[in-house]
Amino acid sequence: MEAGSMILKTLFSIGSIICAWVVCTFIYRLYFHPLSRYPGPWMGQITDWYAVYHCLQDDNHSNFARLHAKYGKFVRYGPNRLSINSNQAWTLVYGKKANTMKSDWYDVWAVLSKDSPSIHTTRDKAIHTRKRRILSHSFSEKMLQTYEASLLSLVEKLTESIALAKRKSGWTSPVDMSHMFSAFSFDVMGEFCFGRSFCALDGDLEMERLLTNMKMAFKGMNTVSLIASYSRTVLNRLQLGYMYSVAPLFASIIKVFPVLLKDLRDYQTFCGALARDVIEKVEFGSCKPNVFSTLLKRSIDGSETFDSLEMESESALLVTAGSETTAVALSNTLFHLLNNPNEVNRLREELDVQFSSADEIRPGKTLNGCEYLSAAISESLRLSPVVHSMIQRLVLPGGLNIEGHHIPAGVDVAAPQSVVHRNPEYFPDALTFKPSRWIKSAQVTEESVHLAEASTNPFSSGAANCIGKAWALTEMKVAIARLVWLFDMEMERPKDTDDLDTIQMFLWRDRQAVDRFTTFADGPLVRFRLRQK
Ligand code: HEM
Repeated sequence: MEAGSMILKTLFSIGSIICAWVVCTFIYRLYFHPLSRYPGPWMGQITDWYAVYHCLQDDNHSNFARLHAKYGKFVRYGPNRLSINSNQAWTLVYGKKANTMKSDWYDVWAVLSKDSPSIHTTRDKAIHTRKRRILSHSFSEKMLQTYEASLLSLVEKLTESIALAKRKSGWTSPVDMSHMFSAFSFDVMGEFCFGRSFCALDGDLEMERLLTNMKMAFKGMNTVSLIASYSRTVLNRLQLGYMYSVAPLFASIIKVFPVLLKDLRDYQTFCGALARDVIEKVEFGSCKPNVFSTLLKRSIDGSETFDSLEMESESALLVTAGSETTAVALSNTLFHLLNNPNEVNRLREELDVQFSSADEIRPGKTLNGCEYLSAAISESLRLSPVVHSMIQRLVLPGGLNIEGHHIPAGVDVAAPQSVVHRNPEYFPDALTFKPSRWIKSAQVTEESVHLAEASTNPFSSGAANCIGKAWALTEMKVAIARLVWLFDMEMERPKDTDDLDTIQMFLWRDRQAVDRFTTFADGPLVRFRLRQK
C-alpha cells in the first residue's frame, strides 16, 4: 500500500514538474522571449506545433497571407520564428551579404540526401560555395546552348501530342496541363542532366510511377516523412521541418526501418543508375553533353569536380529541383493567360511580328527580345510564385536590421514570396494579372518597373539562389510561345466557378493549391484547336 502511494506521489511530482516546466516555458515565450513584442497567433507564439499544423493542412501560402493581413509587416508564427512582409528581405535576409545562413530546417531535408548532402541541403557556407563553383560549369551560357536541341525536340513532342489528341468539332477534349507539363519538364531534366529523355511524355508507365514517386519526394522534403508509401497515416504528412529537434530520431527510425523511404530510395537508385550510365558513355566517348558528362570530363581533365557520391546526390536533387518547379510555373502562366484572354491576344500580336512559323520559335535573341512574353512570365511568377511561403534563414551573431527592427541572432526569419509579391505598397492592383506593369510606357513609369523588379524574388537571391533560373526561363519561353502561336485555347472552368470574375477565379485556384515548399495547383484543364488565322 505504502509502495503504491509512493509511486503515485512520485508520478504526481514528475507530472507537476513537467506541467510547471511547460507553463514556465509558455510564460517565458509569451512575455519574456526577445520576440515577445512581435504580434502573431498565440498558439504560434508558444509552440512550433502551430507551424506543423499548417503544414499538415498544406495551407501555409494562404495562412501567411491571412496572418500578415491581420498582424502587419512582422508576424511571429513560431516561438523563435518571424515572417516578414518586406521587399528589403530579398537583400537583407537572402542576399549575398546577408547576415544569415540556411536554417536548421535544411538539416531535416539532408536526412533524405542519403550519404552526401546536395547543394540545396548543405548549410555550411564554404562547402556550399565549393559545390556551387563546380556545378556552375554545367550551367554556363555556352553549356545551356548545347542543351537547346534536346529542349526543342521535347517542345515539339509536347505540341504534337496536343495536336494529335482526340477532338470534336476541331477542339480537343480538356487536357490536364499540370500533368502534361510535369511529364514535359521531367523529360527535359532527363536530357539536361543525363543526356536522355525519361519518355514520360510517351506515357511510359514506369516513368509515370517514378514521376509520382518524385512528387512524393518533393512533398516529403518539406513533409519529411516520405514514409508515405509505407504507412498512409498522419505520419506520412508530418512536417518535421519545423520540429528539427526530432530530426535525429527520424534518421534513426529510417536506419532501423529503411523500407519507410522506399519510394525515395527507388528514385535515388534510378538517378544513380542514370549517372553511372553517363560515366560509361563518357568513357566510350558516346555521350551528348549534359550536366553529368560536363562534371565527369572535368575529373578526366584533372579539374575540380564532385566525387561519385556527390554526383548521385546532385543528380537526384537536380531532377526534382528542375522539373516540378518549372512544370508548376508553366501551368500557372498558362492559367493566368487563359484567365485573361486579352493578354493572350496581346502576346500573340507580339509573337506574330517576330516569327512567321512555330519552328522559328527557339531560344535566342529574338525570343529574349519578346518583352510581352517575358512580362507575362514575370507577372505569373509574381502572382503565383512556385515557392509560395517559407525559405527559412537563421540570423547569425550580430543580428539583422530590417525595416527599423533589430532581429537578434538565432531567430529563424523568412519572407513569404506570395505575401510580398501581392503587397499593394509595391504593386498597384496587386491581385490583377497585368504583364504591362513590367514594361515602361506612357502609363508605366521607369520607377514603378524598378519597384516591381526589386519586390519580386521567385528564384530567391544571393549565393543560394536558383542555379537553374536561366534554363527555367528559356524552357518556359519556348513552351508558352509555341503553344500560343500554334493553338487556340479555352480553359475548362471547374464546377461552380462560372460566376467568378477574373480575380476571384485566380483566388479560387490559389486556395485549391497545396503548399509543400513547392506549391502545387491542379490544371488548368485546357481545350485546344489548331489556331484559326
Ligand atoms: C520556374 C522554375 C524554378 C523556380 C521558380 C525555382 C526556384 C528556386 C528557389 C526559390 C530556390 C531557392 C530555394 C532555397 O533557398 O531553399 C531554388 C534553388 C535551386 N534551384 Fe531552382 N527553381 C526553378 C527551376 C530550376 C531548374 C530548371 C533547376 C535546374 C536545372 C533548378 C535548380 C535549383 C538548384 C540546384 C537550387 C539550389 C541552389 C543552391 O542552394 O545553391 N531550379 N530554385
